[in-house]
Amino acid sequence: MRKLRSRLARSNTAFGRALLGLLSSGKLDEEAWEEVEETLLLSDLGTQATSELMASLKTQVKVDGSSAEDEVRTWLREDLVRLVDPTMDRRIASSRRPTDDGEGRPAVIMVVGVNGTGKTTTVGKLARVLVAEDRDVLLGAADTFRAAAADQLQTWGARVGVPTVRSDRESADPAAVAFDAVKAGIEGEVDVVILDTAGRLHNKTNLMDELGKIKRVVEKQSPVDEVILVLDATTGQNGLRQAEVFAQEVAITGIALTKLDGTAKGGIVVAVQRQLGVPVKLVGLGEGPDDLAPFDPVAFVDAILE
Ligand SMILES: Nc1nc2c(ncn2[C@@H]2O[C@H](COP(=O)(O)OP(=O)(O)OP(=O)(O)O)[C@@H](O)[C@H]2O)c(=O)[nH]1
Repeated sequence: MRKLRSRLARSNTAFGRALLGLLSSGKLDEEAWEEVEETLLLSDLGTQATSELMASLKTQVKVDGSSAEDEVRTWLREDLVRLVDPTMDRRIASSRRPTDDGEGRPAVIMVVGVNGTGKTTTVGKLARVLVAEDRDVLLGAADTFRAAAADQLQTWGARVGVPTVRSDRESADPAAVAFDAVKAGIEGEVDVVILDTAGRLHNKTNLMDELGKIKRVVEKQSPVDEVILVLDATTGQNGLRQAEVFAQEVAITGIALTKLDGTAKGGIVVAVQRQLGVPVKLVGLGEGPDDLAPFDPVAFVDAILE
């Protein structure tokens, strides 16, 4: 998690430092509390979590009466860790699943999200993480809307050393490509199949219908174990609205929050987890192939308060 710390240091520590500075300034009058609240809201923590945190901090100040920076850091750390919720299960289904016939089958991960959020990049980086853990991975290019998308995925596959199932026909049926990819994964006895999907179609209804269809068609052969929603951390409320639309159509099991290296709005982790009731499982910390990390809530909070 050293990477998480050093990458977040650029942006989110500014938020942590501002909070620590305000809370340990020794004069917590009404104006100072307003500033604390504003800082929390600006981090995209959301109104509900902000009110909870404010109430808890005010109680601490009343009870403790102290505002030495070290003490403030201790309470703030406790409160933030509780909000980010280390009790959520953040494991990703990525090893073979048992079947009734004893043969077993690959885990199937569907990756969804609006175009430009970093979906294809996240699929590539996730494949790399899993290959490093000795998993046999296969990619499926079910984004057939944009011609270059399959090429981009295949390039990632080649870089990571895993096969990509794709169609050479433009506008091929994405559900058919997903079906073929899972079939190849079953036949090849791989550990995990990761399906990249389109983020843009002629309209939102088409896109959502398509995701539902891909899932239904894949499930004729194998359950889909994970649906990971990729969200761009820099998009704030807009990102949260996108998350809601996706969650209405497919049951999201985890969130990959990308571009956390480019924002001081780390509070969105809390807001999106609360909104969808599922954990952030992965964070994107840059454009490089190694810049995807499993999300560790305690390391995340420690990085903010460093
Ligand atoms: N800084 C930063 N950039 C990222 C991160 N993840 C992805 N990107 C960049 O975001 C841009 C979009 O990424 P893509 O993977 O093409 O996005 P997509 O969602 O698949 O988009 P479409 O293929 O158009 O649907 C690329 O330039 C990526 O390098 C991240 O964690 N941090």
